[in-house]
Amino acid sequence: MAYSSHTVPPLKDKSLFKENVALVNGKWVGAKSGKTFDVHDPASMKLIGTVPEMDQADVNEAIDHASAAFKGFRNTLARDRARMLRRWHDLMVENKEDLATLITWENGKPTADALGEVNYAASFFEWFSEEAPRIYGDAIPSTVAGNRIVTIKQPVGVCALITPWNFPAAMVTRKIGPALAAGCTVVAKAPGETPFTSLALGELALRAGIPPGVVNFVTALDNTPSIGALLCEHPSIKKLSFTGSTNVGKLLMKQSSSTLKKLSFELGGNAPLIVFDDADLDTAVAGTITSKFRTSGQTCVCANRIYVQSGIYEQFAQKIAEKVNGFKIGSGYEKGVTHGPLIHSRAVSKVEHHIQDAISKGGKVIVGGQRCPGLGENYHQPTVITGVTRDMAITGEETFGPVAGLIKFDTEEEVIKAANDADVGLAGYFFSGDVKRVWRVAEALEVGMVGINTGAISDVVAPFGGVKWSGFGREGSKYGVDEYVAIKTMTFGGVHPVM
Ligand SMILES: NC(=O)c1ccc[n+]([C@@H]2O[C@H](COP(=O)([O-])OP(=O)(O)OC[C@H]3O[C@@H](n4cnc5c(N)ncnc54)[C@H](O)[C@@H]3O)[C@@H](O)[C@H]2O)c1
Ligand SMILES: O=CCCC(=O)O
Repeated sequence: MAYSSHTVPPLKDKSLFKENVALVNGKWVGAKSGKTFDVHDPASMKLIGTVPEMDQADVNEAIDHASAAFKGFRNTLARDRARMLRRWHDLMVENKEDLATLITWENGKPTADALGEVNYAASFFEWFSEEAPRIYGDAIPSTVAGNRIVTIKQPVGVCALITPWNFPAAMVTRKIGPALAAGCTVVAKAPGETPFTSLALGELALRAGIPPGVVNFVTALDNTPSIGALLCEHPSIKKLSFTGSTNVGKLLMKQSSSTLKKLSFELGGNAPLIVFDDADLDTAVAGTITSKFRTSGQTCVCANRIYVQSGIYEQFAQKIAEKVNGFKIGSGYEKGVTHGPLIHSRAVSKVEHHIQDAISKGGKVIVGGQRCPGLGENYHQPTVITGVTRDMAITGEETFGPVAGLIKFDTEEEVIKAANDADVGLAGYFFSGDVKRVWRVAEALEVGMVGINTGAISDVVAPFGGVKWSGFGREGSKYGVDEYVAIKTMTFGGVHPVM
């Protein structure tokens, strides 16, 4: 494996870097307390900058402004909201290099991945700008003589959005796009680890002409739990959309019960990936690498339990090891680097724990297995382990890091049972050349999304979401707007036909 050093390229447009401010009612403001928190570059651990440590008083004000803005915004023409989203999309594309620089700086992912994320993130504004004018109701034949029934879809109101650091741009645009398309206003809590990308998006929102109060970005690190509680319990917040861990999702659901608000949860995964003997081996290897090692294993849809049928197990392990050996680890800004640092030292510790636990139970590391002290404390080698079994932590928990544990299996029945033996069900993948098996397995897996002969399933047009403890609701796609509207039924009585 090769290693590299770290230099942050300058932004072309320096005004996209917003320090010590958050966006409330179209204005850049600090925390009333004057408190701030520091954000560090996970690659170098150097300070990137400081951001307001907002508290409940600050967020209450943002909610009030979003509520006031909703009164007007809900009545805007869908076509006008579409144009705003389109302009915001175009500005993201025009500024994609700077946005990618910010993403790499605060998240650590390589520039090519960061650029891919900007395009993916912008695609949600493009898609929902196209959906906005097509939020139709129904005309429903009544069972009662003289009655006529129609439905309309109305915006739910002010929405709270809480998103994680692993996709600093795409997780929040996937929520703001449909919210604005529907006519809602939002208070978005930026992730504490990666707030600068959100703030840059806020700057572009102003340039796109999004009216004051419609999109508010608030920031906090230590105050996150109390702000989360406020967003859940505030009666003016009519909807909470959260992406993050299952544990925090459960807490937010409990806290939201007092206001019975509409909820969408995109929570943790522990994706099974199955390689059958009848698969095309090179396709399966490429798909496994894509799914397992994207963003150094830090995506909710990353393969976590890799089941390989016994007839091809050794060959598959060898091919995966060869690919992983070809990775280049280092600063996301360096040309040729394929994998950057993890987000923080806690993430590295979890990876280490999973590797040590696997070794102690008989697993064999065939590539990697170590930290990279020469690079910095947040780096860990991409790792492949064979001889992985069901009793290991790497099988039972989401690693959220660059470790591929290979589990041997014999029969389809056995592997389906093992794959479904999880509380969560976000993504699943399998590789097979048998068309009957493809249908059987796709239908049997208890997940919200299945990749068949591919490790890449994310696409703005495809519904994204899980089942079981991976949450509920769907983002992106033609269903994404449903999460931000309420259906109103209007029944007209005494309408008699002309005789
Ligand atoms: N399903 C998806 O689409 C999806 C996408 C990305 C990440 N995830 C999941 O997120 C997890 C990794 O991210 P993480 O460890 O940062 O998750 P996390 O749940 O700790 O944090 C996610 C976000 O929630 C905020 N948060 C934390 N505690 C909170 C509280 N008490 N009240 C309000 N907000 C709070 C954090 O500031 C962060 O912005 C993984 O389990 C992963 O699978 C899921
Ligand atoms: O990490 C979760 C989201 C990843 C994606 O949208 O592909």
